[in-house]
Amino acid sequence: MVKGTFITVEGPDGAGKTTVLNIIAEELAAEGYPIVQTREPGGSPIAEKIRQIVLDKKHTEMDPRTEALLYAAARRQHLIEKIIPALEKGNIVLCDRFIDASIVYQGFARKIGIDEVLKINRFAIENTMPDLTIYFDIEPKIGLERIQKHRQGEMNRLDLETMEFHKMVREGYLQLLDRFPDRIKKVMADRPIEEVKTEAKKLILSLLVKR
Ligand SMILES: Nc1ncnc2c1ncn2[C@@H]1O[C@H](COP(=O)(O)OP(=O)(O)O)[C@@H](O)[C@H]1O
Ligand SMILES: Cc1cn([C@H]2C[C@H](O)[C@@H](COP(=O)(O)OP(=O)(O)O)O2)c(=O)[nH]c1=O
Repeated sequence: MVKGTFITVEGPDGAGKTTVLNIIAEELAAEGYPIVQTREPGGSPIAEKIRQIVLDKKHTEMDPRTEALLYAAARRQHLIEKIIPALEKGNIVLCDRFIDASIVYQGFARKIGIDEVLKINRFAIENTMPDLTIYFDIEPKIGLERIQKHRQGEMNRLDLETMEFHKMVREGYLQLLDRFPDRIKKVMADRPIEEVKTEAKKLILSLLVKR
């Protein structure tokens, strides 16, 4: 029996997911909650290697289905090595992106088809779904401007996508929100970090008191 709580954050690039998740993880840990923070693609040694392949900007010839399979493979390995063991120990797992990112980026924006991508992901995750998903909503233009303004590292392959692609990503997430209103909760991410954090943390705490 899985005793822990599985929470994911999703949204367009530059929405502030990583920034806010870092603060929430630190605060909750200081308040005594057993927190395991992780991210996709990656989060375990094998999955991090797959991340390097899939996000390498030299890999412009990568086929969309190859890309979808690689994300699903990384997800499977991360789940088995890190997420499930942490949940079995009763931890609260906070994960930056999960299955919804594949449905939206590969299924919708890359146009493979939502149901096709769901199928390979069901194979990958069997039935471990998040208890709560916090969707950080932002116009892609603002998210991308944030990334450009603060950029220190290299561009990755997805940073090279067109604005049209990033608009499809947001549209895909909004459709998922309609489809899974019980699991996915929206936070308006175009606000100061402190406000976004407070609202996201409230959603997490209200789930934790119910369990
Ligand atoms: N609410 C916010 N307002 C302004 N800048 C932000 C906000 N949240 C994050 N940022 C900045 O935007 C950039 C992208 O944030 P990040 O957390 O990496 O986004 P994501 O993980 O969603 O791609 C970072 O440089 C971060 O400091
Ligand atoms: C997990 C996942 C990520 N991605 C993309 C979304 C991001 O652009 C990229 C991850 O890069 P990353 O630098 O981690 O971006 P972010 O901080 O915005 O999460 O991979 C997919 O296309 N499919 C997936 O299943």
